Order: sequence, then C-alpha cells, then structure tokens
Amino acid sequence: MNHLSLYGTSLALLTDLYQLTMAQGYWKQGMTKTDAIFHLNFRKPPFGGGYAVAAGLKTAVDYMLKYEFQPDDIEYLEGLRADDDEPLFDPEFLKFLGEMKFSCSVDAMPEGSIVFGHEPMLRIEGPLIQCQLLETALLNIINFQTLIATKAARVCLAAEGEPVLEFGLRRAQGIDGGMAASRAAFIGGCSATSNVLAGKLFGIPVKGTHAHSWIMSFDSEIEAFRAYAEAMPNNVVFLVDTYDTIEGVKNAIIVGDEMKKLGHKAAGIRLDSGDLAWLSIQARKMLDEAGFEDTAIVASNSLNERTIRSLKEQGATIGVWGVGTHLATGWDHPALGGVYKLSAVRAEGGEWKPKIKVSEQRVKISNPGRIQVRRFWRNEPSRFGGKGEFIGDMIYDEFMGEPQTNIIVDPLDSTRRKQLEGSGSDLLKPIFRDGEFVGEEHVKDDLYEIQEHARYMLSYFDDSIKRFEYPHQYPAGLEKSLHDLKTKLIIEARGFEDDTSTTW
Ligand SMILES: Nc1ncnc2c1ncn2[C@@H]1O[C@H](COP(=O)(O)OP(=O)(O)OP(=O)(O)O)[C@@H](O)[C@H]1O
Ligand SMILES: O=P(O)(O)OC[C@H]1O[C@H](OP(=O)(O)OP(=O)(O)O)[C@H](O)[C@@H]1O
Ligand SMILES: O=C(O)c1cccnc1
Repeated sequence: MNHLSLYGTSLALLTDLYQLTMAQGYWKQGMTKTDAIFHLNFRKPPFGGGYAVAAGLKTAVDYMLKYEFQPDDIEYLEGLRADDDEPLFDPEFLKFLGEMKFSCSVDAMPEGSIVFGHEPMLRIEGPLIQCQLLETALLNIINFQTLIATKAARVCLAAEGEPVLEFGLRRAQGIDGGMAASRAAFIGGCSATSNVLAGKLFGIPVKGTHAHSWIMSFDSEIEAFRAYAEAMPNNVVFLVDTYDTIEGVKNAIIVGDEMKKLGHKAAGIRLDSGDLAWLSIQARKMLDEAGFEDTAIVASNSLNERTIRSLKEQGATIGVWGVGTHLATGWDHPALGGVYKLSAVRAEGGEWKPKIKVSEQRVKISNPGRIQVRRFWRNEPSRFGGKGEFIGDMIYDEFMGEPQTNIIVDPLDSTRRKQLEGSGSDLLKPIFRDGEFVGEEHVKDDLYEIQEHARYMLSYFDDSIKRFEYPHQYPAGLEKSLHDLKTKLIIEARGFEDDTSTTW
C-alpha cells in the first residue's frame, strides 16, 4: 500500500489547469505524436546547505503507474466553462484524454541519492502531451519529499548518530504534507515517527511518549506517572516538565524505583521546555545517582539542526531527539524550488531538436539535450577515515554519446572549470521504458534500504559540503561540449549568429 491509495485510483487531475489547456492546444495542433524530453532539477540546495537528499521517486512512480483519466475526471472536465460560458474543453480532446495510456520513458536518481544544484533528479521522455501533463504532480511530489529528506539528514547529522524521532504530524502542512514528511524524514535518517498511519503504510517504526494533558488529567504529577507506568509498563517515557522539571525528574525516579520492584523499567524521561542543556545535565546526574544510568533523556521543543548542535556543544546529555515542526514543515526553507524544463522536442518522424529557456538570470537558463549525471570518485585513502570520496559530478548530454571531454564547467561561471579524473557512474537509472515499469532494482519499497543508501552515500562526501555555514560548493558542472552547445543556443536565442563550432 502507499499513501496515494488514500485518495482513490488515479490522481490525473492533480495538476494545474494550464497543463490541460496546453494539452488541448498540442492536440489541436496535431502534435499528439510529437515527443519531448523534460528534466526535473533544483538550482540551489535548500537550507543554505551544500546538498540535497533525493526523495519522492516511489510516490512519483505510484502516481505514474496509476496515471489515467477516469470517467468522472472526464465528466468534471466536460463541465468546465470558459469566460464566454462555452465548454473549456473540446469533447474530442476529452475522448483522447480518456483513452490516453501512459507511455513515457523515465530515468531518475534512486531515492536517498545525494544531489546537487542543476542536476536532473528525473528525466522524462515521451509524448509531449503526457510529459507536459505530468509536470505539476512530479514537482509537487519530489520537491517536498526531497526538501524534508534533506532537512532530516541535516538534523540527524547534528544528532551525531543519536536517534531522532519525527514528531511533526500535528504541525505539518495538511494530511499529505504530514504523510509525505514522515516518509521523507525517515529516508533522511530519522529513527521513528509518531505518525501511526505512516507506520502502517510505509513500515516506519512508531514511537512516542505522552502529552502534558496526561499529567494535567490527574491531581498530581506523581499520580499521573504511576498511572502511566501501570497502564503502559513496557513503554514508559515520563514527560517531566509540566510543573517543575527538577521536581518532575524526582517524581520519575520515585515511580521508576516502584517499577523496578515490579520488574519493569522506565525507558526515559522527556524534557520539553526550559534550558535543555542545563536541565539535561542536572537530570542525568540525578538519574545516574539513583541507579538509572540507562534511562534515556529525550528532548523536544522546537528543535532543529542548529539547536541540536548548540545543545551538544553545551554538553547536553540528551540521548534521543524529538523533532517536529521544523522538520516536517522545512520551517526555514519552506519549498524546494525544483523546476521541470523542456530540453528537446522531436516532431513525428523528425530529428530531436535541443531546446533552451533563456533568462536574464544565468541560473535560470535550462540545459538542452538528454541529460545524464556522472559522478566521479577517487578510491585512494582520504583524510575521511581511509575511504574513497566523490570528487565531482559531470552533467552531460547523452545525445552526444559518451562524455566528449573530462572537463566540467560551472553552470554559473564559465571561467570556473575542473578536470575530473578517475572512475564515474551514471546517476539517472531506468525506471520506465515506453510506459512499462522497469525500475524494480532502483525503486525500493523498503525505506530502511533507502535510508541506508542515503546515509552511506552522504558519508562519502567531504564534511565541508555538509557543514551548515557557508558549505563548500561540490563541483557539479556541465561537460564542456554541453556547455558549448548551451552557449551556442543562448547566443542564437538572443538573435545573434552562432559563433562556436559545436554541432549536434
Ligand atoms: N540550552 C539551550 N541552547 C540552545 N537552545 C535551547 C536551549 N534550551 C532550549 N533551547 C531552545 O530554545 C527555544 C526556546 O526555549 P524556551 O525554553 O524559551 O521554550 P518555550 O517554548 O518558551 O518554553 P515553554 O514550552 O515552557 O513555553 C526552543 O527552540 C528550545 O529548543
Ligand atoms: O516542538 P516540535 O519540534 O514541533 O515537537 C513536537 C512538540 O509537540 C508537542 O507539543 P504540544 O504543545 O503540541 O503538545 P504537548 O502538550 O503534548 O506538549 C511536544 O511536546 C513537542 O513540544
Ligand atoms: O510522543 C511524543 O512525545 C510526541 C508526539 C507528537 C508530538 N510531540 C511529542
């Protein structure tokens, strides 16, 4: 099961109206057999960071597998009216839409891949109409999950391997925001979620403590602790800050001792306000002195990667981190600006023509062709514990065959170049061929496997790209021949004669 099943059989109408009006336009122009290639990429990693963790592909695949317009979708579209009160859509076009079968080829980075600006995470090739219609949903799914997986990776990095529990559902952006966030947060490295439906649908471990309302429902805190210990003797984490945290820890110790006598164990206490560094240090001392050395201290309260790092620097003795709002909403960078750009068109029976979107801002100029990303690594022992490391990514055009040179050019500054030596492998993997799913090897159901992939891959990158402040920019650039082609197309699009010798 996946969470799209929450919404019924097909979500073909989960799109912007203009995709449908353009689709009718293409249809009217007789372009139903025109093919296109689009790529999905972001330009800058989120949170001021140096990388992103790709996520959402499985959801996107489920979306494409079910992609069809149902009779009630068509019926709804039939009822839409333009400003002059005439039907917006031609009945013949709607018939075409109703009979349309997904037939695109898709290549994508597996979930958990580490991805950089300008690199396509997904490439789709097939009928222009279908590629166009899929834009909005693909962006919606991949932008958000990639954003949250990246946030989770940052939070987990700050927690230095200690468990991070995702507590965000109550403050997430609606139902799907909450579900998708729980999924993506697990991919990014969280240990568990409080979201029970995410546990059921995605196989994520579920964990939780109890709320202040539990304590407040009894006449005293100690009574509430006793009642909880009695009700859930095998799942006890006492929330100690309802009235006075130090008194709360004392009460937790009293009830913990009572539980011990009955053969049970208090697994932890939770701090949810006040100075979490100071309180955790005091609580640890009190717990240790009372013989509760393995009782964990859980902390929560608007935590994020920076507060966790700061708490660690202050010597906080927190062993488990409950992170909600900042994680599930991507609080300080609420949207990943992923875009989906057309890069080539082929009329029926014709040749592929590269396409480019020109902008005054260099960063917004799209890449032409059928783009692939090759990641190069060096296997020699490095200063990062004797492992190899990744040294640079080459964004190249498969229409030109194998990369023509080993030089990459910074997409934003063509004077910055780097020669990539060593071995490389391509990151975009086959997922669909002519509408048929071929991605079993690369689209995993098991979120543990995806999480492990992300953790493992991230460990191969230099720490400098992972730091929170002014991260080092990992070299990810256009292979020189692609850069030259792009330059030629920009010059032509701006109305000048081509002055380079590159041909396609
Ligand atoms: N020692 C600390 N160093 C850095 N940040 C901390 C520290 N202790 C707590 N924080 C963070 O400071 C923020 C505010 O903490 P504060 O105690 O003011 O919370 P609060 O929400 O006002 O408390 P309450 O929940 O009682 O209303 C939270 O994001 C919390 O995680
Ligand atoms: O701060 P976050 O990172 O979002 O983590 C989740 C928060 O949600 C709960 O508070 P809430 O006040 O909603 O309920 P409570 O009464 O159980 O504390 C919990 O106690 C955390 O403080
Ligand atoms: O289980 C918890 O402690 C929890 C769950 C959701 C939000 N805050 C805390």
